[in-house]
Amino acid sequence: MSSSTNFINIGERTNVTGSARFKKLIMADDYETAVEVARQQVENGAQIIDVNMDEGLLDSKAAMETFLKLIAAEPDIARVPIMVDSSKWDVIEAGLKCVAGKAIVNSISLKEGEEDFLAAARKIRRYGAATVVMAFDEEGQADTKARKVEICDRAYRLLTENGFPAEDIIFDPNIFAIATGIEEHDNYGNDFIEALKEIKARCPGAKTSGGLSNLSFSFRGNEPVRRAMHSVFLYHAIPAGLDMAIVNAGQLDIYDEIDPELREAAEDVVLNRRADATERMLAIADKYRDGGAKTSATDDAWREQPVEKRLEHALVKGIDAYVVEDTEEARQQADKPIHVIEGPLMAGMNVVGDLFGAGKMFLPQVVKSARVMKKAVAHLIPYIEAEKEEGAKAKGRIVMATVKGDVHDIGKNIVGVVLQCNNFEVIDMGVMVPWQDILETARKEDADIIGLSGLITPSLDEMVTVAEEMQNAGFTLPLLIGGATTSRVHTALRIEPAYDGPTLHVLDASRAVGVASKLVSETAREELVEETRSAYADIRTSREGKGESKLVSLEEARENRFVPDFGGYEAPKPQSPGLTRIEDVSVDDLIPFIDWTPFFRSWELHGNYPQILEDETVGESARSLFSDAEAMLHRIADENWLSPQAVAGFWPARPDGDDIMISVDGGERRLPMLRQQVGKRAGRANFCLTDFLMPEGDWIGGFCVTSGSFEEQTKRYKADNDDYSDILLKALADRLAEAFAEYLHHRVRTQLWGYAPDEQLSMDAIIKEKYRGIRPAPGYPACPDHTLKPILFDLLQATDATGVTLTESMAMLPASSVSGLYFAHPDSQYFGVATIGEDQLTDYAARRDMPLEEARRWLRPNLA
Ligand SMILES: C[S@@+](CC[C@H](N)C(=O)[O-])C[C@H]1O[C@@H](n2cnc3c(N)ncnc32)[C@H](O)[C@@H]1O
Repeated sequence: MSSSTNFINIGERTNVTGSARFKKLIMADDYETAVEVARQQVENGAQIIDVNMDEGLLDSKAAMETFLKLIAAEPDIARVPIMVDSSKWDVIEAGLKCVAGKAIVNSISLKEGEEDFLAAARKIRRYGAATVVMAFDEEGQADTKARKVEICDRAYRLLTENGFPAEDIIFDPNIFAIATGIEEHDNYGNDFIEALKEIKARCPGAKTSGGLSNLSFSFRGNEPVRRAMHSVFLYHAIPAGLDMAIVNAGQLDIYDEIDPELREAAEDVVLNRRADATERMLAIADKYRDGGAKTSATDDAWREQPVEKRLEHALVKGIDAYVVEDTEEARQQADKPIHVIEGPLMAGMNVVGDLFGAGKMFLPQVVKSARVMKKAVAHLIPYIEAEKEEGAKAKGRIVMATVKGDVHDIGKNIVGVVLQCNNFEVIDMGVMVPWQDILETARKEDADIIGLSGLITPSLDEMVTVAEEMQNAGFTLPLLIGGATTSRVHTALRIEPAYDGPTLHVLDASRAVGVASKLVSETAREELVEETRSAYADIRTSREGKGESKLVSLEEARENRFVPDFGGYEAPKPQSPGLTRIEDVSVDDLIPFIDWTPFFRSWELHGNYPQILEDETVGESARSLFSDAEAMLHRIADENWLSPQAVAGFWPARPDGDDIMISVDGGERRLPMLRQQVGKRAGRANFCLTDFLMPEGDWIGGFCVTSGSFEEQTKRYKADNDDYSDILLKALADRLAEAFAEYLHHRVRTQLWGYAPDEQLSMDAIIKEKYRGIRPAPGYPACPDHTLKPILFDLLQATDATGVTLTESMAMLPASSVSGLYFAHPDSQYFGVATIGEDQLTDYAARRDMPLEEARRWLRPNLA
């Protein structure tokens, strides 16, 4: 569209109200990835990007500033104009201050009358910005052609008479949803298109725009229909005078290439050409869902193609049913077995790599493709060995390991598979690998790259140790860092300074290939290494002197403790004090308590469940993954693959300073807690978990749950070259452990402790933790010290009850286990201790009876 006309695409993905993924990134402070969203939009053809941070739980002003400053520093993003989108003037103004080139404000309107409208316009003028003007006045939003024209005309006169340049005005005459089943909506498309013509005639110089996705809102989840409606709409609106629209550029079809039946139906609804247009569209819509008719007609047709094409198809679609027979056929046709790998298999994987790189294929599909590749290669290996041929030459050899003390490997395994798909040889050393073994293997195998992974905070320190030891041993090869708690900042501040070789943080599996490929490329390596070095040096410089200054003393923090509402509060006595072992829970009991959103996240599919299943971009991939997950869950349940175990305990407890004193077996155990020390604004307390306990005497609970271990299945999948099922099973075991924690907490509230016997919450509300009370987990932000786990385990006799043990870094084994404390007071809440001062560190070490340096080591992530 944009090449043949002057039509401008406005990217819509950097909008927290419109993109669940972007919102999640911003809420999680992951600005690094958020910037990548902006970059992708520009790469996909957006010529303006709309940025919106209007979210109740967000400091929108700060978020706008942070994000715009970051993209201003990225030349390939900053070359396109920014549309600063907010309903709040202070957010818009904060945004305008951060944009260097010409900005566009989205939006102003006559909603609050002429005075407010002109005041806003004057301010915008001062920044030299253009503005979107919504067709909205004191009476409401314009829906008919007449109202749209009338409001835009009035706004135009007001603005131009007050010196606002006509070319800086962009009218948005409101694109509303059509084909909703409500008759009044049927003509909205026409009203918009007709209004455009009139507005352009009456308001010379002004531009027009609209938000396109609204139009097809009633067909959410049916991507082909939505795309057709959008394309048809633009096909008619652009000649009528539409200059730009907020669209997903990747989400438009070429008008002439739309299936004629669908195009006609879309045209009927957009232009309101017949009374039954909506019904007719509904009647055919399902046929187009998921590529509909097209795919089913060709379901088996691919089996008729030549063997190379069949192998490619199987790889791209991740179908492993025929791969051994097809590989065998290709082998018989080839001069040498190795040629099958170097020829059709590599070609197929290249297609997969390209689609993945272009964002048209997602991780679960790639991992399935890899399974097909592995099975094909496994079939060929005996023949290759028999002919004593050299194996195919890999791009590079990577030694990967989850560091000592850590047991988490879903992320590492995914990265390994993706790298293998891209022709890297991966030597996966598994979990809990000591640095000595990593270095020895790297040397023995003549590795090109070492990749370290870890999930819990103590692993950060272990990674520093590996880096130091690589330095001592004279290594120079690149070191890649990844895993949930790792970050670019930590890598820059702690790991890179310990090692002279290239040290790079890799955010996720989709980045791993690009980074690894550059590192083994003679031409691209230097640039990446230098760029990273200088970026990390900048991070260090910008961090200098930050931290301690914003802290208050421990004493002041304690004076500003949180005081729950204890007026009339009576600490509820548990129905079952002491320990309760839970052995009667089956996988079927846990399934309703599963929170699926993190499951999709572990596969790098971002978005909330269940909406993600209908997501325009990743929906198809998410649905397929979900159906595989459900099938496996049923096998887990029916064939008893896992045996969930849990224990809960409740004890009398009282605060003693910041320590929790727990009465058990006639004595008291001390459980010291950390307190927030960051300076707070008036009215906000410096929280410590101990604050939630009533000084006159209270109760506390503890728990440990595990979904059990599944060595057998893992071995079987490995033997079968099935990483996909292996990763799926691990991800499900994690889900079941979290679901068990949720299930048990529910049973605690209603029965075992019983402080909320009549709780009536929907499953959704339970999963969102909308109930009374919390279950903070050691190692998490409110109690970041992992070394509280042995005390908790001791109180619960957790290892006896559940079989869960702790590693030297305090990771729980099996990995799919959860433990924590229970607090019952209605005011108890999650918070983050964040940075603590040296005074608290010293005080805490003494309370824990732990050498200062040991406490420092464990609490390093919380030290300035
Ligand atoms: C990590 S999520 C797990 C539940 C989620 N529904 C899932 O299935 O993944 C939430 C849990 O993490 C722990 N948690 C979250 N924030 C915390 C904080 N600030 N301090 C301590 N624990 C926290 C609590 O145990 C909480 O129930």
